[in-house]
Amino acid sequence: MAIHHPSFGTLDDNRIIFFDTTLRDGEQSPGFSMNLEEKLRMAEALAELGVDVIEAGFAIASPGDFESVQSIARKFAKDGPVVASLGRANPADILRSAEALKPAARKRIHIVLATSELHMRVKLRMSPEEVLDLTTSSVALGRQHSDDVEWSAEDGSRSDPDFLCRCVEAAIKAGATTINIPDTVGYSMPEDMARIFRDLRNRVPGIEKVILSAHNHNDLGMAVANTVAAIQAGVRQIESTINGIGERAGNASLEEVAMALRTRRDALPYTNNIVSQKLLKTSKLLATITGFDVQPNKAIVGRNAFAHESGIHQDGVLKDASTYEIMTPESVGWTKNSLVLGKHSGRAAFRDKLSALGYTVGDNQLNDAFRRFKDLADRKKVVYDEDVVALVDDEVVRANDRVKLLALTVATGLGTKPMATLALEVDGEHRDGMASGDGAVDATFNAIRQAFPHEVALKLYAVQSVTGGTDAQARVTVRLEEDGKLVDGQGADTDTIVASARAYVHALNKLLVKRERTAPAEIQSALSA
Ligand SMILES: CC(=O)SCCNC(=O)CCNC(=O)[C@H](O)C(C)(C)COP(=O)(O)OP(=O)(O)OC[C@H]1O[C@@H](n2cnc3c(N)ncnc32)[C@H](O)[C@@H]1OP(=O)(O)O
Ligand SMILES: CC(C)C(=O)C(=O)O
Ligand SMILES: [Mg+2]
Repeated sequence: MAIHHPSFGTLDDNRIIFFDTTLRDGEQSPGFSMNLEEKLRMAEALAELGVDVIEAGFAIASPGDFESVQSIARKFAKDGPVVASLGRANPADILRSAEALKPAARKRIHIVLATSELHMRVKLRMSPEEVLDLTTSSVALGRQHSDDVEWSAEDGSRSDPDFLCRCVEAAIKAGATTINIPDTVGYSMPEDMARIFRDLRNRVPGIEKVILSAHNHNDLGMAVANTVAAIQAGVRQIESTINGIGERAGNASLEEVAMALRTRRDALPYTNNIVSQKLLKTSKLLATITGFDVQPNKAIVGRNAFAHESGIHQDGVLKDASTYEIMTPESVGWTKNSLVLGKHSGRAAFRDKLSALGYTVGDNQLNDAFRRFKDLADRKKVVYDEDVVALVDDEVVRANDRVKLLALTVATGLGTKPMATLALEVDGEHRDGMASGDGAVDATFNAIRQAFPHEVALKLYAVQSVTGGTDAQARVTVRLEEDGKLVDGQGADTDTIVASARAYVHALNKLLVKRERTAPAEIQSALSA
């Protein structure tokens, strides 16, 4: 049955509204605060992604929060998603939300009030009757400032079902247009979700006039499962965040819910406005803004979400990707699946990588290179494209190393500025470099740049001990970036600074090889002349 909503007009019964709370609940995660400019960039990305509602903040929380909500409301003054601001069930919070939201074309006042016995008694210090009255008066006040009002029963999933029904009924009578039942502490299981929403739908008069909403936290890792269960039980708005950020263990991850709906249309025959191809981009934007990457194995947007390392899987994917991929990487914004070469890789993947890198090798050559690759993979966690290039071109690359480290001396100590002096051979020519730095490694890298000027970004510097004990070799990895191309260099030595210099020079040589390889033909011939 279709439903009429003040912000969306007539909605089909199978339409799912995506309410994004990355900028409000997401920002409540420690360390995830965003400034105004960052919030505006995120809001723009969320609109492009196709979310229906952006919860822009908690207007009364601070002048900065007010300004963010107001600026996002201004951004969507003509069209765009509904802009929401959260507040407690008191006049000051509601009026502050209303004020901040004024410029938005479509605005939602979101009011939260706890309904569980524990929260009412301990936190609010209110009786159930007081909470019921406050529900009515706060929603009625909200409706004076917007015809789109969402009422949330904080800790709703742990509330007494009869009392929850009474509160929801009061909120609907007072004019709420969306009723949200949060699993505030991530305690529920999917069956609980289904029971809560079925119960409300069966028992509360007027429930058919409002949109039911689920807001699930991930304390037991069930936020997405609970959200899907809620949808199956009649919920038509889901509240989620990009990368699943949010209070404590976070909220249901938007990308996971969206792809569950898309991939399992057979079981979940619902529609929504999410442009799934923009999921990765939005996720990466958030990671860049907050400085927190998702873990590699994160569904949908993790680095490994479409990566296959083991030979049998790689062989299967090469024959037909659907053997090991339930959705295409392109459908969420990855450009291609990436076969990550490692010690479990087989010949099929290795040959495929070689051909992707532009090498055609005969069987004998393949076997030789494959043997060397396995040796390398035993020593390295991941074998990057550059490693494969170096491996196959081994002799050529070594003979053609354009930069060689000849000598290095570093003076450092307590109260002295570290100073590195080194000698390089660059294309057969002797060059000296001398520089200071914030530490011995920094001074060494500065000296390399002085002897051989170049502009690259240092993306990673990592030191590992090859074995235990004080005589252990240090194995240093240096990752450099130039024009979006990454290379890793490795160096090992019992002296960490020497290992660092070797790793940097190694990476530099790979970069030079890469530059030549990607240069147009006429430049390549000039370079090799
Ligand atoms: C589940 C959720 O995510 S809810 C949203 C959580 N987000 C935030 O709290 C972020 C923004 N919060 C803030 O900036 C501040 O907490 C403010 C500005 C809202 C309030 O600050 P303060 O006035 O200093 O109050 P404080 O945070 O110490 O305590 C909260 C007060 O609100 C009351 N309260 C809590 N929830 C509600 C509610 N839903 N409706 C009405 N009052 C509430 C508490 O009982 C407490 O009142 P008391 O001081 O009389 O005991
Ligand atoms: C404000 C509400 C919706 C909330 O974030 C929660 O209960 O988790
Ligand atoms: Mg929450």
